[in-house]
Amino acid sequence: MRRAPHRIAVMGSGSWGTTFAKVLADADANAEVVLWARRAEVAAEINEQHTNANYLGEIRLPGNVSATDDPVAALQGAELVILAVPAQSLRQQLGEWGQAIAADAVVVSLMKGLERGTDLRMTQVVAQVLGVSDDRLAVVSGPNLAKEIAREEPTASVVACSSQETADWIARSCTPAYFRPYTNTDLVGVEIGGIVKNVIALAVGICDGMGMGDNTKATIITRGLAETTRLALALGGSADTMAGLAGLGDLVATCSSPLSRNRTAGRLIGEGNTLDQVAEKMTQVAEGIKSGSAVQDLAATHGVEMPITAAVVAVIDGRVGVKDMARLLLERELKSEEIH
Ligand SMILES: NC(=O)C1=CN([C@@H]2O[C@H](COP(=O)(O)OP(=O)(O)OC[C@H]3O[C@@H](n4cnc5c(N)ncnc54)[C@H](O)[C@@H]3O)[C@@H](O)[C@H]2O)C=CC1
Ligand SMILES: O=C(CO)COP(=O)(O)O
Repeated sequence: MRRAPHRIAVMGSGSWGTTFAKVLADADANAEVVLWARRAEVAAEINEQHTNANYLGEIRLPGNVSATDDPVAALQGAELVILAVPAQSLRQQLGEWGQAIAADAVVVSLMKGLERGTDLRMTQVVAQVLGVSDDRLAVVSGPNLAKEIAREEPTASVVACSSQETADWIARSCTPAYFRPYTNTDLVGVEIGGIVKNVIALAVGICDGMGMGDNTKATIITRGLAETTRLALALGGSADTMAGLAGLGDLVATCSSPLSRNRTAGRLIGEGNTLDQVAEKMTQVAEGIKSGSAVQDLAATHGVEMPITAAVVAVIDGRVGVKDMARLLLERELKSEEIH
């Protein structure tokens, strides 16, 4: 059995990158977990106070987590590289870091976004820019609201890689007492589940902001899962994955939690804020806002119908007001409930 990684780089010190560094460090006290922070003051705070207060409040990070604002230093000797920056910035970041990532490192994406302009998933961007082979490329995704995990509230997740051996190796490295990763070889399904749930959470948030009740939101969640599953199947993913933690699990967590940035952004839109006002009020990334149109493009390329996604994108683009969103969805021709 392959030994546990000694040195792990986590690229991105926002809420999820920092929390996942804690997960890795709590899982193995011998692992050296190095966080890369964009801002020197964040790295200094992590090293000196063992906190990242802007993102995680008073949560204390374990002693085997350190930080640097130098990406080359963070990546030095890392056998496992975890990527946790906003999706639309990944390509540029990889361009800057690429040479420093070891040729045999395993690369894991924590990101839940689709690249605008190319409609590529994050693992596809990594493969394209770095030439990482499929057996060294993975995703961690599931119902994983960072703040709850940082508080060590129990949750499960999915480690997806086309290589079962690599998925097992990663899963063993991120198993502290409060976090249980399952493995899955359906990388596409797991990644798509994480991407599309953000767009559906925007729709649920819009309903919330407009004061709608639980029937409406349950309808959006259920039919949201149906359209997510249609897209995943068209891309070669499996229906089982969509019924699991990275599909239904994450969708339910994100659509029901006030901690979700995507649901919050949707609520603000539903309350009548413009996109600029939403951007002003949000300090963290809500991936669905930018990924929505890429999801719609990808669906169109594959002939997949995604009416909720289309309605959310129409609202974001300013083509439809929130008050007309329901009509747009309800006036469609009646059809069978079947996914296909
Ligand atoms: N926060 C959560 O609960 C979870 C987040 N995710 C995903 O993880 C990814 C990262 O999210 P968070 O850490 O929550 O975001 P965040 O907004 O908390 O932090 C983003 C981090 O990236 C840095 N950053 C911002 N713009 C950048 C740029 N242009 N280039 C490089 N770095 C930049 C920020 O300084 C910050 O350190 C997203 O794709 C998100 O969907 C996945 C699961 C859970
Ligand atoms: O992905 C998440 C939970 O699994 C976090 O969702 P938000 O990005 O909407 O906060």
